[in-house]
Amino acid sequence: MTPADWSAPAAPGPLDATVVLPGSKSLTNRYLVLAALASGVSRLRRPLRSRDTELMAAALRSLGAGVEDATSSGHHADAAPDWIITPSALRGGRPIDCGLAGTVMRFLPPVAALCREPVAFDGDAQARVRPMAAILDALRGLGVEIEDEGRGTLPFEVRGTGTVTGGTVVMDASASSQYISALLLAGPRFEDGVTVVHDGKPVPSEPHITMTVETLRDAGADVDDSEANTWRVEPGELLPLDVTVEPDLSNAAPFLAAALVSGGTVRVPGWPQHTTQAGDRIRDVLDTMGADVHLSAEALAVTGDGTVSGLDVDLHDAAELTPVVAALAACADSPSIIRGVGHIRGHETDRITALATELAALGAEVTEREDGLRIDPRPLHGAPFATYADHRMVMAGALLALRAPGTVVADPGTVAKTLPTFVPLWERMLSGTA
Ligand SMILES: O=C(O)C1=C[C@@H](OP(=O)(O)O)[C@@H](O)[C@H](O)C1
Ligand SMILES: C=C(OP(=O)(O)O)C(=O)O
Repeated sequence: MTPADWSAPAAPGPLDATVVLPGSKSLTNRYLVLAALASGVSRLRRPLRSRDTELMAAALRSLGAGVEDATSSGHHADAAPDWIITPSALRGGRPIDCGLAGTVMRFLPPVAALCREPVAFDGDAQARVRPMAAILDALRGLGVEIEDEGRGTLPFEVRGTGTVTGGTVVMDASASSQYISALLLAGPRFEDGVTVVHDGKPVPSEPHITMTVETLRDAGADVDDSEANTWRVEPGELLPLDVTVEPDLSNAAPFLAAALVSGGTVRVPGWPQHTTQAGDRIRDVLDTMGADVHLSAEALAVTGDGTVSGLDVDLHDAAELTPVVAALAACADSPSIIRGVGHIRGHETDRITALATELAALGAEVTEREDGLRIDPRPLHGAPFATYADHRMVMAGALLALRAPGTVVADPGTVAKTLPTFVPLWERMLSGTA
């Protein structure tokens, strides 16, 4: 155990906790991009402050936008400051650090293409193996010069000329919905707008594309998504935004799941009644796994009795929930199959192999499938739990530790990618002080 490791707590008995979650990563980073491309000053209320969103803000600043802190609109003591975004002429010439953020490495190359100076992109070691070729080729198809020395991954340089003609591009987005979102977000600023046609196996994480379309419409863009696998964004002005960011529902998942494993009730206030967040799917998953799930105007409340039922589930549309659902499945009293998530081998790490390895280390019987996992629960025991620089592996490890006392989660700080306060929120929930 190194000082950075975390002896995650075992279940203390039935929970009774209310956990206030910070804003959605996916919404925050979309709003930031749209605000930087808009025609006036925007305000983001209760944005997520985490590594991925701070990297997005820093990147937009280096492209010329102002992104500044303002008084918080949140009621909670540790609510994040608001962000004020002041667009200005896009300029390049300064490098962009993507960290391990898919949203930064995919959403910003089309924006960099609008700059007159070249923009160099790089990121963490694990970011350099995340798939990028389809988005780079799509931009090339729209006339943008990109130098990647044939890698099809980070690092690369976008050599913009100040304008992008745009038009129609056919791409295979089966490796990530973010390729499509990326082209659509910058599309209003292309001279002819953009039409994106997907040709390939089904696009994963589709709610994220719907989220892109809805946030574009919030900013006044004209988007046609009426035909399957085709999206059209007309050229035009993007209006400034004044928006409150919903809590991050995927980050809420491990806390709600804890109610099922430990028994008791966990509430997440401010759960939206209607949302485009893929994480909303956790309600249905928890219900199938035996929870009592109740959505009111105030909060989502999940109640469990300490038993978990296995399930057979296709998470193609909500792939980022896989680590938490797999951890829950290892705590169940019957087998589970998770299907439709082959592309998460290209997420922060190869999540299918990482989960198979680490769940097995705690005692579960796990079979890796090409598109997911089969999990046969066995009595769990504590062991070191490696996290592979993956925030959601930290969350999965914490959940498993409830049933496997003595589990030591490596590198819990990596959770700062989307939820820097995860460990104190988790410990407060378990100690009965949340
Ligand atoms: O656009 C977004 O904000 C995201 C899209 C999804 O990516 P994939 O389509 O690569 O799964 C999701 O898993 C990721 O966490 C966030
Ligand atoms: C896949 C994820 O992130 P990214 O935005 O880096 O793709 C995730 O958060 O689970």
